[in-house]
Amino acid sequence: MGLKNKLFLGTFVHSKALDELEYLHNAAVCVDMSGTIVAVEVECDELRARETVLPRLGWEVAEVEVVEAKEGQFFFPGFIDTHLHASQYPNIGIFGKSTLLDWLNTYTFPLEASLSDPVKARQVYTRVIRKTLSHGTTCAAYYATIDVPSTNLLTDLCLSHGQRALVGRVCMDQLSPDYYRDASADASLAATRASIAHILRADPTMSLVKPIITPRFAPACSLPLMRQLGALARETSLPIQTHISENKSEIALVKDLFPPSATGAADDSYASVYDAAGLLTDKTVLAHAVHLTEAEADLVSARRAKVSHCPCSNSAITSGAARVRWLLDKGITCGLGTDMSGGYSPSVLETARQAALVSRHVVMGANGLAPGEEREKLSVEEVLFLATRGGAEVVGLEGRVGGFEVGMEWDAQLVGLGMIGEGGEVEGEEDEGGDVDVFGWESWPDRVAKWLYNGDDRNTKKVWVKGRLVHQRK
Ligand SMILES: Nc1nc2[nH]cnc2c(=O)[nH]1
Ligand SMILES: [Zn+2]
Repeated sequence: MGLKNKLFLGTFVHSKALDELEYLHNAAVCVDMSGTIVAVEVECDELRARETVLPRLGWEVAEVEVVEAKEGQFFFPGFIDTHLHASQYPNIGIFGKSTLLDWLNTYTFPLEASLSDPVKARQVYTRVIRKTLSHGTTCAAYYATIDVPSTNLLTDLCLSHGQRALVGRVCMDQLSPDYYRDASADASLAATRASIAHILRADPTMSLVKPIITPRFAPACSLPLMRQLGALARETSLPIQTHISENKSEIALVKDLFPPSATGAADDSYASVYDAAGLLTDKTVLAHAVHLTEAEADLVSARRAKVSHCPCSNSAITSGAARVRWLLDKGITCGLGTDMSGGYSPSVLETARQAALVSRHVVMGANGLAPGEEREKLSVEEVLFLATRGGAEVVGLEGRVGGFEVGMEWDAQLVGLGMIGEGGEVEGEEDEGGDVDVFGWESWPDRVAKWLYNGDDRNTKKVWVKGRLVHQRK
């Protein structure tokens, strides 16, 4: 909770639509003590804000905290990472030449299992929260592990560090190593209920942290488990997250494991397996969706399920190139996921950059498809929309975060680029602009493009969630 009313001044950049960023210069945004935006004023310097806006709000001028974006800086909505594994953070960058199924067995399950050690879990979860906040991630949809106490700890740490999160205890009762699986569908359900209960005790209004039902992916879940989790989602109205159609061997495995004769589905597609179990809802976040068929995409669209596009991961473990334009054209809401540690980076900015590049590979004929049309390319504006407003819709927070409008909550980052002075030097401290040199003659769209393609956490100067300052670059 922010303790003071706050006045933010300067340039604000946010998405108005999929292909449109809005630039508000010389603007003022007022954020009340609860972290809610109560006024957005354009053509408003500090004097005008003090003389007209603050009195209108009934705010004591002397008690308002003022935060100003300097020349070359701008406020941008916090990033929303719609899919990542908090428990896999120590493994980022470690994947060799593996693909999904051997990657899980070689790198991932041993690490996740080891986090039942509470000391290790605290170390890893503290670090992943700090790291993602430092990259401007104000909201994360986390997978934890199957272990309830350490999943509860992740919730507690999100609350104490002030990161908005959806936290899911991982459900997996089959085809996983003996040392790392739920004992039965019933045991998986009971453990899931326990982790949900913890979150609801810790944050009863779900103002910051929300539970998310998390069947790992179909191959690791029995049909009874998936059905029980579908029923739990109906009972609680909670969101669901899972993986779908990431890798071709995985898809073949799903066809083998779940024939229509067992599921009662109309066909043996991956999406139909989830649908038959009641897991394909308008609150379901489907990670990857690389190889969906036309009929599956239509089903996902009809159920209004969402997609988390994970381009870093899909390239790193050679899963394929997801066709985001095609998904968007079908009316499917998409956001971005780092998918750590399938993905190698904690940064949503990096993920947005990779989303732009992967869309160009789709145009060039990746994924065994004929070269696509130019319009498959995602623009700077579009990938930044996916990173903010799109992500907000994916995790059910549309209208609450992802933009700067009255009534929304102040989840934001202050971005600073390196302004080159007269002598050709970056003004300010050594790493002021990171790798982004701005000469001053660039248009604002060009500055934002430079940030997307060259920026990193050195450009993320301050980060707020719900009005609370949760990261400040030293
Ligand atoms: N990328 C990714 N895909 C999965 N499918 C099942 N589990 C995982 C996981 O941990 N990461
Ligand atoms: Zn994943």
